[in-house]
Amino acid sequence: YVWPSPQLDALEAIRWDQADRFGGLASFILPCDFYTFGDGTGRANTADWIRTAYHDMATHNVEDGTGGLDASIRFAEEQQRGENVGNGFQNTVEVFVSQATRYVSIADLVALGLITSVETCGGPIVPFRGGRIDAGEPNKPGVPEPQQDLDAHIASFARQGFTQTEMIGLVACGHSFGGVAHAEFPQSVPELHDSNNTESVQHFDTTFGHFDNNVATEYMSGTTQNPLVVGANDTTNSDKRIFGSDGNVTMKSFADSPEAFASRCATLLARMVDTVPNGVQLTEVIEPLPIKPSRVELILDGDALKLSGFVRLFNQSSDATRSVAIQLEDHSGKQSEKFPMSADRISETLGGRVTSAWYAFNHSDSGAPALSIDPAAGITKMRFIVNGKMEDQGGVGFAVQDSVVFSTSSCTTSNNPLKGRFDVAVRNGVNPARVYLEQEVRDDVDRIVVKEIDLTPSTQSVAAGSSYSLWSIEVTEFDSYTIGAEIDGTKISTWDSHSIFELSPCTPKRRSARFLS
Ligand code: HEM
Repeated sequence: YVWPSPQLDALEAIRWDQADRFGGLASFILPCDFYTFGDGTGRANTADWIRTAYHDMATHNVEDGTGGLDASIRFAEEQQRGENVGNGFQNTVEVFVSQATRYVSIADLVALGLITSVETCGGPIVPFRGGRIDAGEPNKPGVPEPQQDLDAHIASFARQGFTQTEMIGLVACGHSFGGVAHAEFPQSVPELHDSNNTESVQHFDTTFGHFDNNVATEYMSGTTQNPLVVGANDTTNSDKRIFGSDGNVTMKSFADSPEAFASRCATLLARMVDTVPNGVQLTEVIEPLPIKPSRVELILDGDALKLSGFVRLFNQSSDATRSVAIQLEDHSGKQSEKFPMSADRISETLGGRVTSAWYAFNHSDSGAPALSIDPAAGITKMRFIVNGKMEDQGGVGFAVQDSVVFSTSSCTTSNNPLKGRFDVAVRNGVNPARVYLEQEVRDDVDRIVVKEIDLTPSTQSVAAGSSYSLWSIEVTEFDSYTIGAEIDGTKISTWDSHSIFELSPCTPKRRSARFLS
């Protein structure tokens, strides 16, 4: 895709920047046997995340298109069902609800949780599409349980959209992680009295926090301790019945080739997380952008526009000899000089198999001053020059909108209670139908909704060379706001968000200059 595209940019970032200083889902699961709830050992967040994705999806019905991966597993009613025993779902859901944004749904995070776990902990790359929609209510029951017989499991997977061979694959791929807990399944797993496994989780294979084909090799060699294969109670030995249901043909192929197992799992797990209710339109597979601007902020600061941000060079390592520069184009089509950018950081993804090199164009987080732009000339696009090579999305450039930007003339009007005035600078000649603050709020079932708070148009033209006019609004809530506008029927939105806490007191002089002159 062509940058910018707010939703795809956000999905691309959370999908490909798995471990970065500004966040990243891998920080919740590293090291791969890391477990958040309590201080017990033997469990891992990765296993909870993978199981959660399956249990969320397993309500799908291919016939009527209901159910599927839609984060309905977050509802207490689903978690209380016998088919969803254990606190692993709540352990998982708490993280994903906190990470959701207007662009990345809780359900997309459920899918990404599985993908990030598999990719961070030794597994293959699993293609990811975004755009899942969070359910407003629980789905019908439908997750298979270990005491059901083989016919019931075949029928259950068929209802979810998978054949018997695919069922064997999915169960083996999932059960490469984690195990069965004594607390939830005392009839299958005894108390283990193991100081390295205080949660008494009998693992499906000897590498419970790592993706590999040991679940198959140990099964084929007869050394497996998988409690759903060799459990004392044969009624709950569902993996034994499922794995053996085709005379071990599929499991043998997995045991014979780690590569075949990994590639089969990549395909099946992608299909699993793409199993969504009818009507949900997923995006294309999100591939990494080789050159990607990030956290791009443009604000009006007195009589200059200030531009700052980062650019990420995907799949590049640290290189002191690399030169990276930025060039700006203004409204008249004129190119600026090439400003050198400073190396910022190296981030990791895919469990460290891929690194990315980040460069700053004077972001506030990088400590250097922002690039100054004459407001009259404005800015339309950026280009990057890496070791002398022009990077501009095949000539398109990286578009930057300067129509509606935050103005640093925003200030606090009262200390107690804290109140502020947000000034939004609107480029003269743009004539937006509306300008508003955007506030991300949650509805009563935790879905993010964007509340739009309209600003009143300015009657005064202020700021540098009268290129911009200020629209203002009083803010009293302690929240962060991005700025949105409707221009020629299209909605735009700034990346940068602002809160009352970053403002300084309004001075009488500035106020009189703005409103009385
Ligand atoms: C017939 C199908 C399946 C049955 C009967 C089944 C059964 C179970 C049972 C009984 C547990 C133990 C849960 C606990 O101790 O709380 C478990 C754990 C797990 N299952 Fe499955 N499962 C099935 C399919 C799958 C699939 C398709 C996946 C993913 C692709 C999956 C992923 C997992 C994971 C990762 C765990 C470990 C959870 C942890 O250690 O916290 N399962 N499964």
